[in-house]
Amino acid sequence: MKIVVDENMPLTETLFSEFGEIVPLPGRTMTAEQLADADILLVRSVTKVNAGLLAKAEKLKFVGTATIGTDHIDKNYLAGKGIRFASAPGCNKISVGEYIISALLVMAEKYQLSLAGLSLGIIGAGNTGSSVAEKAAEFGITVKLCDPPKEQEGDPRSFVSYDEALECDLISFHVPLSRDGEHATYHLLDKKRIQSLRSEQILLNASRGEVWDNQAMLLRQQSAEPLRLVMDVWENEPDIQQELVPYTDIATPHIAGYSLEGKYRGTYMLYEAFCQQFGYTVTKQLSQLLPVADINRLTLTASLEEAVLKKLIHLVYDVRRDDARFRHRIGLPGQFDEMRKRYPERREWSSVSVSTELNHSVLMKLGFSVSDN
Ligand SMILES: NC(=O)c1ccc[n+]([C@@H]2O[C@H](COP(=O)([O-])OP(=O)(O)OC[C@H]3O[C@@H](n4cnc5c(N)ncnc54)[C@H](O)[C@@H]3O)[C@@H](O)[C@H]2O)c1
Ligand SMILES: O=C(O)[C@H](O)[C@H](O)COP(=O)(O)O
Repeated sequence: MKIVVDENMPLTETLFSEFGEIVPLPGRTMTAEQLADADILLVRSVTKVNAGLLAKAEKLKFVGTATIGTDHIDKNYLAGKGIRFASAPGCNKISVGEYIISALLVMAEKYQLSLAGLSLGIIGAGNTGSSVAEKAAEFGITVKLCDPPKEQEGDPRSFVSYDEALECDLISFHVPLSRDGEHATYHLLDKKRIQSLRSEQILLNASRGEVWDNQAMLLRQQSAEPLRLVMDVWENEPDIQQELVPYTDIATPHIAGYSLEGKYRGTYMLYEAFCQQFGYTVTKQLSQLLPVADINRLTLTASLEEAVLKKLIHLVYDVRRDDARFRHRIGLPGQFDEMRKRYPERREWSSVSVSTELNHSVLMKLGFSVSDN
């Protein structure tokens, strides 16, 4: 079998070589010719999988995307052609949660706020939104969830309207990109809403760039009352509106989900789905594939107030490192994709075992590994 994979996807050789020959290709520039004799196609979010790309792929039987978002895949086309499909729901939700918490801690320091007592509106309470919500609650933040589809489905959690969520001190977007239907999210944050927000509100987007109207956002940022912004995703990646970058507090190149664990889980979930759909036995375990982290053990003696948690969290992952790299390089051609391709190894909080005699339930709820002194 010929297995075409995005060259930036880890573990493909380890997990898929037993099924055939692995052919790594740059995801953004894959062509119909390159897929002509492919049996399996494994992509990331940068490959638009549609009738055009698959025009010559007569043998193709499985497409997998190692991502949560699926807006780059024409699933109806795949179904019509009898090509099986799998994505990786939830694979990087922990990574996105950790990115947002790191960003909130940085913003709190910058604007001299205590997170405890602030309100956080979460727009989209699925995998990533719930991951943020659970972590934020441990900081004493009052979380308000907005998710009309889940509310209509009878999800037992309590929800607020979009307008009420937009009243919160902090507002974080975690919706899929959709252009049609009752709950379409394209420009969900539109010009009118952007103009009506208060300048002290903090907005974060780690979902899809097109969920915010970036042009309208630029106009607001150039006004006398700009908003406080954290942006991981942008309209029209990789050719983003660079003028917006200086008007953000934190800016990164779509890497919120880029923990090593998140990326490994993405490929692993495709391996499991492929085995299940084609009758193979799953013989490899993800836990055995993850390397030990550079810093994997430390001792905590101070009580767990916000400042101490911040030190601990930023020892593992500090979003300012990604922000600095982004600001330094974004003006150079091709750097958006290059920064993603050469992203340094980033580990999740669970990679560190914290030894402490203190009450460690907060640490455990945040996802650290904890051991008694
Ligand atoms: N920046 C990154 O690195 C990164 C990483 C992972 C996911 N993502 C993006 O984030 C999106 C969300 O991921 P997820 O795992 O939480 O997906 P999910 O499907 O688990 O959750 C999305 C939630 O949004 C809700 N929703 C849909 N339309 C809505 C609307 N109009 N208003 C409010 N809620 C609405 C859905 O009901 C669902 O509960 C993905 O689709 C992907 O595009 C980005
Ligand atoms: O949808 C997702 O899972 C994320 O946006 C993902 O992290 C995107 O990364 P990419 O596939 O572009 O490498």
